[in-house]
Amino acid sequence: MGKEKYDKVESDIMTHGHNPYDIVKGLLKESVQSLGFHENIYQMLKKPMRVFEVSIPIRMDDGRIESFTGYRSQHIDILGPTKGGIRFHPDVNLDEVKALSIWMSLKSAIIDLPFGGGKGGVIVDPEKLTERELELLSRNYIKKITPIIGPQKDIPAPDVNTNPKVMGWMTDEFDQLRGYNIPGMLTGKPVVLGGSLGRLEATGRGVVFTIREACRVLDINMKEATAAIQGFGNVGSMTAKFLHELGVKVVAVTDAKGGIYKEEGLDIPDLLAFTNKGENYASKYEKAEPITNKKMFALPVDILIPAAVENQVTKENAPTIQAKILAEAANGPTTPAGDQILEQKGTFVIPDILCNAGGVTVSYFEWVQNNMNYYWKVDEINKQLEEKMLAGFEKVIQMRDEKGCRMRDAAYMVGITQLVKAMDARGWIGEKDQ
Ligand SMILES: NC(=O)C1=CN([C@@H]2O[C@H](COP(=O)(O)OP(=O)(O)OC[C@H]3O[C@@H](n4cnc5c(N)ncnc54)[C@H](O)[C@@H]3O)[C@@H](O)[C@H]2O)C=CC1
Ligand SMILES: O=C(O)CCC(=O)C(=O)O
Repeated sequence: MGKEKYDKVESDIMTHGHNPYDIVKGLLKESVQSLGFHENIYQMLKKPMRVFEVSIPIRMDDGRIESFTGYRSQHIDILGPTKGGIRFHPDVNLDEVKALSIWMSLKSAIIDLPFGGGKGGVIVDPEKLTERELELLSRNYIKKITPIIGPQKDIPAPDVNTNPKVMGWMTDEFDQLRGYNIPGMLTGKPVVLGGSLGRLEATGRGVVFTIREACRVLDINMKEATAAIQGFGNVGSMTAKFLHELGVKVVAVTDAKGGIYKEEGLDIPDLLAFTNKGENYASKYEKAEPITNKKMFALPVDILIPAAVENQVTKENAPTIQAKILAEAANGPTTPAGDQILEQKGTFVIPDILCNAGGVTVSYFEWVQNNMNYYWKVDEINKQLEEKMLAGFEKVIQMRDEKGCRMRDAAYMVGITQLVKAMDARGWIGEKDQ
């Protein structure tokens, strides 16, 4: 394909596409150009260095054998071992996993972590599995990807529909295969197995640090601010908790089944106690009115937080968004067309690769503690998380001001610049590429 045609295809994708891999490639290409680097840099970054597809046959409780498909994508390992979560979801696909691994590389580079990007996923609806089937799937997935993972190679962690319990099974499987305990092979583990204090809360805590900084930039008083959150899993619920602690009125939360709304603000500690009792879905909480995801996006709030899955802010609902800040707690929640509309409206977007970087940051601390076999107090972890998140935010704001660009482009440029420095130091590229 000629270069002109190729550019046209990518520009069409940027306007209309919903494929996360196409979207991330388009954004990488634009940022490489804005930095004045040669297209060679884009060629170096656009494809994961390794993708692995596995079949995972499981004996189901009814005696049938069902064969699940799993993936692991490793984007680039020039800054350190690749690192990133494992997702269990029916919509998992190879392009999504590839995109998620590229976002991990950029995220770690912005926060200055010694990691590259990785991501894994299994095509499955975990709600349809029994506990025994879920455990078998978790163990067999890790067994299948064992040849390409390890504490100095690629370090998995939780993502959508995986949690410390799943990480515990996976850790055990890996330890049994190797014949000794290797806690640094995976993060987000139960604390008793070498998990870090503060990891469960880390992504939401980091999201709220970036929201606090955005409020400072926009001169918004958090004690008078309102927020709405899409997704009430690990990230959404912890974001709600920390916003509430800072005095922000969280008026709505939604999940895959629906949502709840209260104009005076939800009682977040009570809602968390309700969901912690084993009620997975915040939408079952009866002390608030029901609300749809669609209506939640259009609420007159100051801060809107997509904390669920990709492609939620689109050209259809972006025009209805009234929030001053869109904090992307989820990975890839905004389509390029949605993004363009937000830009025209002047919405302050905290891009995913900055906003949700708190998770991998505390995963890094977990890995460091595992490697030292010495464990820190939670205050130390939270303090270092705050420092890293603020430094990342500051770098992105500086790039935005220097280039006069959107926060998203600035975040990509900060990440790419760090990766280019490493490629240069390794002799992979020369002066003419930069
Ligand atoms: N867990 C972590 O440490 C990190 C997670 N993330 C990202 O944050 C997002 C959420 O992840 P987790 O909270 O870990 O997952 P989770 O599985 O704990 O929760 C996901 C939540 O999203 C809801 N949801 C799913 N599809 C939805 C839809 N179409 N509409 C409304 N709600 C929907 C679910 O009902 C659930 O409440 C994902 O994009 C993930 O990649 C990013 C950084 C780290
Ligand atoms: O904790 C980690 O290593 C990765 C978290 C993750 O998957 C993400 O940031 O999207």
